[in-house]
Amino acid sequence: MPNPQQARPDLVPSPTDPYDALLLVSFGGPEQPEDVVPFLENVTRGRGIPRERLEVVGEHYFLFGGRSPINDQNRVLIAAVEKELADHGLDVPVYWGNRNWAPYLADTVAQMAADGVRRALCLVTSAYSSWSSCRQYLDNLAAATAAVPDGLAAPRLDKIRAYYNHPGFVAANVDGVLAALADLPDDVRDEARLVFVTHSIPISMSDDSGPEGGAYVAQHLDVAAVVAARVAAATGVERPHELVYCSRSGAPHVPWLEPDVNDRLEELAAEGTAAVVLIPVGFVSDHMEVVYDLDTEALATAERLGLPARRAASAGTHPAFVTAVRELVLERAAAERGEAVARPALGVRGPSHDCCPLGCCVGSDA
Ligand SMILES: CC1=C(CCC(=O)O)c2cc3nc(cc4[nH]c(cc5[nH]c(cc1n2)c(C)c5CCC(=O)O)c(CCC(=O)O)c4C)C(CCC(=O)O)=C3C
Ligand SMILES: [Fe+2]
Repeated sequence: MPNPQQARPDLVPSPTDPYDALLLVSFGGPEQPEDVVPFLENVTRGRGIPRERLEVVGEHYFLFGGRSPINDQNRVLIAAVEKELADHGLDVPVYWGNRNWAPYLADTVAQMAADGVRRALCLVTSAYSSWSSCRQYLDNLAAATAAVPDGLAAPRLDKIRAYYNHPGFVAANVDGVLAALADLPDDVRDEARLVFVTHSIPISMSDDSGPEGGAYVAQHLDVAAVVAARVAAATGVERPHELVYCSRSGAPHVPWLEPDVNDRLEELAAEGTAAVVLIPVGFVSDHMEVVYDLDTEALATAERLGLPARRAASAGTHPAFVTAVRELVLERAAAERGEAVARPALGVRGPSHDCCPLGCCVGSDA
């Protein structure tokens, strides 16, 4: 076999080959009050979300000036990842496209095609498996690729594996919990319960998540156990932990994952719990669900109940998470080159697959 590197001595092989770009894929959010209603229409098109729910969620955005934190979170993540790549001599441009708001994926992928990108690796700002958090993004990427204007070659887009159990994502969450614990009053710190929080989804969607089903909840329970164990090791105190949910949507008759964080706080207060740390492990950065559902609503619930509570930081741009992004890029690139690679993963489930098999995360009923 002719080796193209030998034929072209000027071409230095790069550890990011065969990729020539990284694409950050996210949900998108409104940036000003006029954006809120059209954004919500984009999110809920064809999803059967009752009008009353949309009005309630719209108010959450208006409470924050009609601006979601998510886009700015992505801007700082991109800057941090660009610096991380450059600091390691990795020369790949980072693009950004969203499902529900500008910059839209279709526009970004068309730009990538115009720039001559042939193959890009995609980092989705969701670490878990389910239709909403994985398969729907794959569908969005396929649609964006299909919409590339005639005359341009669409780039091939590969998605980085679900990374909830990557050591860097775990380390960032552990640090968040340790800082939140340190911020609790001394007399309740050791008694604090660790309450991990993620986005509720319909139970049917949860049951259908991952290749064998049930992955969404199982992944969260796995990472919660790892984070709790590391926090115990770091503090010398074993604290009970559990998983609860926020941001239930959909029609009232459709069952979604429970308990809701607020309902659970009521129970915990009634049981005489001394304190809680709310850990937004289901969110990669401070999305509206974090700043509204947790910081505004759940912390107010805790306050009303007289239950000392702190919210742990999400991974955001924690250096361990930014490093993890670089490692995930290099891991996948090496795998695509056919090299044997280590796939670091904590917990009991092992590393997630690179390519979702048919039938993975198919259930999308809302
Ligand atoms: C699993 C999951 C994630 C995590 C994975 C990921 O990150 O993608 C996520 C993220 C997000 N969800 C977000 C916002 C919304 N989600 C909605 C509705 C829904 N979410 C669902 C699930 C998820 N959602 C589902 C099953 C629905 C019902 C409609 C449907 O079946 O598709 C609605 C409609 C109104 C409402 O009903 O709440 C809004 C406004 C934002 C932006 C926040 C910001 O602005 O910072 C983000 C990051
Ligand atoms: Fe959502």
